[in-house]
Amino acid sequence: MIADIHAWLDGAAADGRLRAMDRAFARFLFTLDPAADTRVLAAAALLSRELAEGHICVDVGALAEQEPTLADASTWLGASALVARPGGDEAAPLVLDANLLYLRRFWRDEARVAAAILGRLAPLPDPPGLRAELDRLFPAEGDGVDWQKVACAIASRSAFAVITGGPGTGKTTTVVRLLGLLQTLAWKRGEPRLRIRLAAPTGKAAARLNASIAAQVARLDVDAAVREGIPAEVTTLHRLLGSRPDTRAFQHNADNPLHVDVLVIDEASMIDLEMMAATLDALPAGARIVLLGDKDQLSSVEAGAVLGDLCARAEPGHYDDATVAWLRDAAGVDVSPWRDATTPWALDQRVTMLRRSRRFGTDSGIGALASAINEGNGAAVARVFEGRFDDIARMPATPAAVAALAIDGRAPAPGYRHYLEWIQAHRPAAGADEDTWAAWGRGALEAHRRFQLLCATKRGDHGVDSQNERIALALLSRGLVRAATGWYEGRPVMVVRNDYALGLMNGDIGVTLALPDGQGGIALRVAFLVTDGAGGERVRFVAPSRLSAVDTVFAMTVHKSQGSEFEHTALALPPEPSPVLTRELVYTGVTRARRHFTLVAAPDILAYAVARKTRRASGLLDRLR
Ligand SMILES: Nc1ncnc2c1ncn2[C@@H]1O[C@H](COP(=O)(O)OP(=O)(O)OP(=O)(O)O)[C@@H](O)[C@H]1O
Repeated sequence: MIADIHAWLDGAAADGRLRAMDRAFARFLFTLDPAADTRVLAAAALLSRELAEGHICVDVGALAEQEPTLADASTWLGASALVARPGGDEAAPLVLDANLLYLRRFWRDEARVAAAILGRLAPLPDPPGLRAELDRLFPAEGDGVDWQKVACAIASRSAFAVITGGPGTGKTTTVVRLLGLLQTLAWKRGEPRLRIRLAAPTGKAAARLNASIAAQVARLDVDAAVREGIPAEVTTLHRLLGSRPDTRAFQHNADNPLHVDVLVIDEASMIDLEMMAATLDALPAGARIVLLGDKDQLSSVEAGAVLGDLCARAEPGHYDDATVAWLRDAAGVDVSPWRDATTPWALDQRVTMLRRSRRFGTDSGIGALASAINEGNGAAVARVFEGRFDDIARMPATPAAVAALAIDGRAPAPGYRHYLEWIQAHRPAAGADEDTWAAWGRGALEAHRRFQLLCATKRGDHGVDSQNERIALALLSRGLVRAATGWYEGRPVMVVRNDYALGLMNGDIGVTLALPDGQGGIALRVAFLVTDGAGGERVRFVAPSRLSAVDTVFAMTVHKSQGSEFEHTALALPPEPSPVLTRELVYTGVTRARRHFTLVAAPDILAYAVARKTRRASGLLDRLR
């Protein structure tokens, strides 16, 4: 027993085991039930703390590791009026499901997600003509399994599918062909055109998919009528569901479902549990959903690791005999090496992992590095840097070295000097027309995208804020910018809050440019690329005074970089071990690089991070078993 819960909470808050919020939550439960077992209140506070780390629940068996008096938790939690079993008192704020303790909201979200997925796993009848269409869309190329074809076949077969793969493994290519396939089969059956929607969790990710989808659809080998049925426009999930100010609820929900037959969501690793529950709720009963993403990337900022959970068994495949036989017939592909004769799950039959990167071949250090990181092998990671690759490099993490890299890059990989000099060199003449200024803005945005410095954290001496300050001052001292604070030409910014009035989304990046103000003078404007509604993008100039929530992004956190790629990416890690340094963080940082990657970190810190694979507690996988 804990004799005085208030003293215990104060002590745990004082020594950093709890946040003020966790203590407040336990106190709130105490007001609901002043006679509550003090251990239940302590467990609730610890649960609240775990949720802040992204976990969905806590394993009650582990509570005693944090506080010895919390042993045998199932017994006293089960006896508390504050805790219900599934199906029990719906007013109880906590739920104990098997050995997992949840906040009711998370328990409900997890149960909704699991039920919606389970309800969509049954195989659909084979459409006539499937094999011929698959063979046409995926012409044979070399030996080995064509995983893109497998993914497409599997996704055509059920109302729920997951396609995971690292950078450049063809997730976009596959899904465009899948949509072509589904639309073609519907058309051949004389059915109405499928209503397809494409979405991504952030504006940045949506914009990137937008650009790549449009190009892929144009190249797709299908009938023109079919091609017209594949949308090029990608929206954010918030927009799709209809977010409303001041409420977590969306316009579209189970009572007002989306008008959609097929929903494709890219960058699904960024979707938290609550968003996934809302999305699945809003999906009409007969509609299909396809999730695309890289299972090894960082999980969502909010609680949950839905894609990671769904793909926990993707690597070995776990295909059952029926799937192996069906894929042989329906797609002409043999996946028997990935067969599981003993414990295949229904979910496994709907998950495909794309295994061949078309972007990073065997001569790519970025590809080799990403693989070694995923294997969690610190020695192999170190060897990759010592090897023969010239697309990757490592350098010591001194502040001066970071600033020098950020400005000058390392030949031939560019730094910010390239972008700032591009702006000066290509500035249109004073009387140039609007299109010319817009083209300059677009060029500046493209030049800016050639390099990005990533950091593990926002705060601290090695975090984004400090690096931004240092880089701006270093640029000023070299005469590449005219100021290092406030607004100045060359300042790159990231929108940190959706602004529907301006059409700018959290994560959008703009660059500050000096434009004619129309009265003979000069005014600073921030150039953004915004979607033009027809699958393309156009430049929009926004006055700095209208941008209420932006950060400078000479440096950005790895979290914020998800969904973006840069020609040269540098990742700067702090010199001391820290809980944020994880395998997923390093992998996500490395895979933001398209052509060059530079690591700014001590070897032991890299090994430390790579050894730390995160696992967010959740009961989702058990529910899908
Ligand atoms: N089956 C294929 N045949 C030929 N080229 C392909 C094939 N699949 C993918 N590619 C090419 O490989 C590159 C990467 O493909 P794609 O963009 O589809 O991958 P992705 O997994 O979506 O990448 P990202 O990591 O950017 O999300 C593209 O240039 C694409 O055209």
